[in-house]
Amino acid sequence: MESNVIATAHLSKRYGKQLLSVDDLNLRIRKGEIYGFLGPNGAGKTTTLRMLLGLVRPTAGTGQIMGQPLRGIRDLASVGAMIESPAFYPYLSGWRNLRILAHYAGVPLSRVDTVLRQVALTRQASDPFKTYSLGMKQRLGVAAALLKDPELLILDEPTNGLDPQGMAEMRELICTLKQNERTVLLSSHLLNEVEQICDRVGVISHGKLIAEGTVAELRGQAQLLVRAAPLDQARRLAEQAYGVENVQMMDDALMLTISPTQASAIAHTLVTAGLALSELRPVERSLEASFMTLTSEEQEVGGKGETRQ
Ligand SMILES: Nc1ncnc2c1ncn2[C@@H]1O[C@H](COP(=O)(O)OP(=O)(O)OP(=O)(O)O)[C@@H](O)[C@H]1O
Repeated sequence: MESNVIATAHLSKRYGKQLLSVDDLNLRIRKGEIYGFLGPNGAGKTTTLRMLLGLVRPTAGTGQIMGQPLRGIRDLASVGAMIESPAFYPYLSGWRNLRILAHYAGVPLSRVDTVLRQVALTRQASDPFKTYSLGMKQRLGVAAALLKDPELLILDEPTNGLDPQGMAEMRELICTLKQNERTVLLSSHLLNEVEQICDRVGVISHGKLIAEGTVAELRGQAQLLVRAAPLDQARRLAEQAYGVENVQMMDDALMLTISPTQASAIAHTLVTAGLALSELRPVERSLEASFMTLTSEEQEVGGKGETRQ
């Protein structure tokens, strides 16, 4: 519990008479990790981040951020955040904009040059903000969030609207920010993004946390593809060895939900039985496939009027 920089218990938010936008959320973000908060549009990510920062009042539930209760946040000096698109003075330079923010935050003005360097904007520091590309604007937003040299950085969809190169630059930047035990909480609706940079991922759908774990855990067990002839006989043998529920027919191959370490055992079984084995390889599910399964299961359950814990 002590190593959690964020922990929530039954955190919920209802706007007016709408359905719950955030529903019974139990989040644990550990010190020093990059945590990806992943969900489709409207899932409740921004609302959650706003509650964590004390910008929105929870309807129910409790939590703490950097040791402070969400309902009584007094000082978040060790937290930097970029929620939605950051606002800057368009006619002032990036440097001047950050100087103003540093002044109001009571941060030494020398931090401005440091954070501009961190986000690779030193060269464009004196250009007016309005001339910046979207990627540069987002990076300036991250620079602003870094001014206090925070232990915890919260970034809401930092790659939103960026082109592929801008996205790659932002991902690279986020990876460099995880230094000195800094924790990064990042929301995203892009699977390949969290897959590439996050240590752990929480998947939110319709306000509920429907899965949480490392990318590998969320992908689920790897599978083994087996191509052998005659296929029917291979299927029977595989079912006998691993159970019907772990054997699936895929066109002209079998997909076995077993550990790839069992490859030699199944090869031995098939070859000993006189079958012609032409292919045997592990298949990793992409996080995207797992995510689609998770969010569609959630929708189905929601449609039946049941509740999930
Ligand atoms: N201020 C508000 N008043 C009323 N409803 C709101 C408000 N803010 C968010 N909502 C609703 O709460 C739900 C969750 O929205 P939220 O912005 O938290 O989701 P999100 O996962 O961040 O989505 P996106 O990626 O589109 O920003 C949505 O149905 C949204 O319409």
